[in-house]
Amino acid sequence: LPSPSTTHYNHRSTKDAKVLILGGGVAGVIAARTLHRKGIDDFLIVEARDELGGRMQNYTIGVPGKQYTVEVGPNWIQGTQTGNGTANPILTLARKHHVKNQYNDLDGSITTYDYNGLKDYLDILDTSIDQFTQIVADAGERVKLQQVDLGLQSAYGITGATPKNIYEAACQYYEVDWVHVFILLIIATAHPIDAQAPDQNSWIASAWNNNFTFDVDMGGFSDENNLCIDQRGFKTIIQAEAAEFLQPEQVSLNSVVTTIAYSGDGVTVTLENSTTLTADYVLCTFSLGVLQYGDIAFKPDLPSWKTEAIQSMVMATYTKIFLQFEEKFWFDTEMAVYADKERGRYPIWQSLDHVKFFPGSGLVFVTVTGDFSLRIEGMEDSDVQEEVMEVLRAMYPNITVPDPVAFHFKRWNVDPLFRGSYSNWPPSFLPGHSENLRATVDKRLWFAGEATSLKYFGFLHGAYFEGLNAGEEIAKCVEGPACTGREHFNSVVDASPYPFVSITP
Ligand SMILES: Cc1cc2nc3c(=O)[nH]c(=O)nc-3n(C[C@H](O)[C@H](O)[C@H](O)COP(=O)(O)OP(=O)(O)OC[C@H]3O[C@@H](n4cnc5c(N)ncnc54)[C@H](O)[C@@H]3O)c2cc1C
Repeated sequence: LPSPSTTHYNHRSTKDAKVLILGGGVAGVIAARTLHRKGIDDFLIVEARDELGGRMQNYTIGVPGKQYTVEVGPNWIQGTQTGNGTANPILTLARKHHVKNQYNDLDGSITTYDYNGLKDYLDILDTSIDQFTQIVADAGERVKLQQVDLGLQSAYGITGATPKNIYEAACQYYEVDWVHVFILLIIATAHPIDAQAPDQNSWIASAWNNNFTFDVDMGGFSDENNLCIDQRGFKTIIQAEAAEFLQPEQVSLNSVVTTIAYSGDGVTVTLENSTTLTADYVLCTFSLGVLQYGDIAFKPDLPSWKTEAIQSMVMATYTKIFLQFEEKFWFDTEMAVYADKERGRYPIWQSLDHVKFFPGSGLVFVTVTGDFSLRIEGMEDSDVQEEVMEVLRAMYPNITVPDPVAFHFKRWNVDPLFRGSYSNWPPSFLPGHSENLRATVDKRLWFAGEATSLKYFGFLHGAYFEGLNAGEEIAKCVEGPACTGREHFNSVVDASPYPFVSITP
């Protein structure tokens, strides 16, 4: 990989580069590769971290002699390939760079627990899966009839599927908050990204986001999810790809962007160390959370249609908490669901000490999402560990559960380079907002990343396709007259006034 540099720029024109690509995650690297393939090499990737990959981050956990690389960010290739059909491009990269991944059985290998120990409610889980399938189908009907979008919570209510007890609630969580979050069950579980409570998820967008990835009949890849277990880290797919085309002078690592100034003539980007970089075009691939938080100053301020689009989508948080024990004492299935009296309290468990993953590792992890993630991000590690252990001991009342020998979780929401894990489409976010999120400003300022993807928001492959498309469109601009930029709506309109209210302009 190119070595970190803040000084090597390409001085082939009066500007520092033709294109500045801000952010070296999947979208940024794939945009750069696209420009390169179009014969445009006068670009510079500007990245705050000391490596490429963005949210693809791993951590080495474990006692000496028993250490493992685990993924604190994305872990699954979601939707793989069916026969010779279209492959998920993330799977294609993994194959190309020999990045090890393994089918993860998310619906057929589950043990269920409550706060008194083992408790079989797999039948409820099956029903919950069927309910979700129905909810996805109903979403399609609503679209045909041009009915308004609603929250998933309403969808459950309308279809008579509102959870009535902690088991139904835990199963709904598995379906909606977690499974959809990145690990969908093989059936049409919806949204991969639902770390928020179901009322914050768009019914319709959840359905199409699911189908375009998992339903082959709808153009999806497959209904399977593969877990990356490569000890070089999942990020290898993007770093190895970058190493094939990226020259040292085309990347500037350890470079934190603070200001993006744009006009009809070009762009100027200022870094934390006051370095300024000029270019004809800039592609911003920072996460939705970074844009929402206001970490970057835009000069002039972004137009109101862009700000509304940015602020109308949700940046969700998803947290994986890893534990290592001297030896495995837990379930032999791949997954476990824990039903607590409190919804979302350490509910989804995955065993890595499994013959398919890292046998003998003593590793297990538990996932929390949404508000629960934010809550634990504000706590000391030791306090979180204590709570997790309380749950594990409730799951195993008849054995003496020892303390873990290693413990780790990453705080995504407080990280100023991410400010959350991935975007989530709420019912009030409309397709017009999505268009506006990816629209150009003054034909100079471009946006890409998982959040700008209409079909695959939240996913690695969403970031991939958005980087690809932005690279192609920007290439047209660099090459000349075919440059159109991306259109926007001045306002996104979907409201009808109540008939009995007179609105005086
Ligand atoms: C915990 C977690 C689990 C996930 N699980 C999955 C999964 O299993 N499967 C899946 O498909 N997807 C998953 N995702 C989503 C996936 O990680 C994202 O969709 C994808 O990585 C986004 O890529 P991107 O290029 O759009 O953005 P990013 O990866 O965020 O890239 C943006 C880059 O901009 C840089 N940056 C930010 N601010 C600045 C600044 N001021 N100056 C300079 N650089 C800056 C960042 O460092 C980053 O490198 C998960 C995400 C998380 C966090």
